[in-house]
Amino acid sequence: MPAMLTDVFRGHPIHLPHSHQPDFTSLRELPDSYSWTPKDDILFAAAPSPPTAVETIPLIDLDHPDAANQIGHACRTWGAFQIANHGVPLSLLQDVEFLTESLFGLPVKRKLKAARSETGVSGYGVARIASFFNKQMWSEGFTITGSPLNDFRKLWPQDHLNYCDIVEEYEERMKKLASKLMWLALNSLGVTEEDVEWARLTSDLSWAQAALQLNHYPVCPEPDRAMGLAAHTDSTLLTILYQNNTAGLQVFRDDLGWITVPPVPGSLVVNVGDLFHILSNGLFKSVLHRARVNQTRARLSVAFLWGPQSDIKISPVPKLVSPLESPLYRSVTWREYLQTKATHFNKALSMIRNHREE
Ligand SMILES: C=C1C[C@]23C[C@H]1CC[C@H]2[C@@]12CCC[C@@](C)(C(=O)O1)[C@H]2[C@@H]3C(=O)O
Ligand SMILES: O=C(O)CCC(=O)C(=O)O
Ligand SMILES: [Fe+2]
Repeated sequence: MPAMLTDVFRGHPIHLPHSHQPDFTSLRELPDSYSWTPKDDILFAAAPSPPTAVETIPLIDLDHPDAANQIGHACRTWGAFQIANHGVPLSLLQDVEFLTESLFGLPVKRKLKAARSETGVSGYGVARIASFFNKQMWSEGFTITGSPLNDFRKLWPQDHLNYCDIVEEYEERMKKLASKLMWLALNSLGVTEEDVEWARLTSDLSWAQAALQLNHYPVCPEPDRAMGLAAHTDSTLLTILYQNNTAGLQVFRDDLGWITVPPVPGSLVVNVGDLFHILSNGLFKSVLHRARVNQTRARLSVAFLWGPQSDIKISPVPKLVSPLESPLYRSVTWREYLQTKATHFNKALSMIRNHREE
């Protein structure tokens, strides 16, 4: 039995007030506990981009002969890009959106039957990073890892099997897409399968695993003061994100501030996560991102958070480390990294950084 994500937080309980979640629909005013200021998140007010900002992450056509280089370039500059012609059927994206919409549309009492436990990964609740902030986020989430059967049975006593099929098919497609993207990006650096033995593309991909995070951002009475999902990087190799046709995702660039990622129907957003940053010896940027909310339309997103089996040691590819220097990071498993992140949040990367002798 391969090491699974399901038990990574066993020794790292979080205490979050799931059951105090307000009924978002009934609020006319933003409660103080949901009102963010720069002191709650230092980047809260950093240079918000106008909605029509000329620059945003590139949209890459996977059928383009130069796709690998474009992906490599996007990973080095933005740490994010969108993809078209990715091969995932539109009908499957619609099915997943429909599933997400019906899940969050269930009565709160029903959703709480599948509440995430304090030491668990799967289930309904606020995002795990909520414990690092004083203010609450204007969103609800549902995390799936391993089979969704048990949780889905609680949510939909009648037709959970249909929903399980959708998740299974989506994860299957995403898994293949994610490994293809990872290898396009690595190939652009001259890295081949001999350089990263554990991640062979030719195998059945059983070295990988994933979690699916469904997010719902309800309509918000005062969106400028609220935060849908606070700024974070993903602890993954790559994350593939589907967003419905409502803008809200923003990525951070040191030189530009927060940049909105406009929804492009049928396309998917790809984020470089912390593990890919480590593997690439810092060449690829794990992108800081967040989700804002709005006053007129509810927003949905589905993140496929993808990484290696929990006990595989990830370290910078030797080819990417210059001969006179030591690797930027020491080796770390996904399990160790998630546990470090669960305690130290945005300090996690620097904690596994090798300190160079000057
Ligand atoms: C496999 C993962 C990745 C997790 C933890 C665990 C399960 C849930 C993921 C998320 C999903 C929402 C944002 C995030 C920041 C969060 O709070 O929970 C993610 C986190 C991470 O990327 O660190
Ligand atoms: O909703 C979004 O656009 C972002 C979601 C996200 O960052 C996540 O689930 O990790
Ligand atoms: Fe994220």
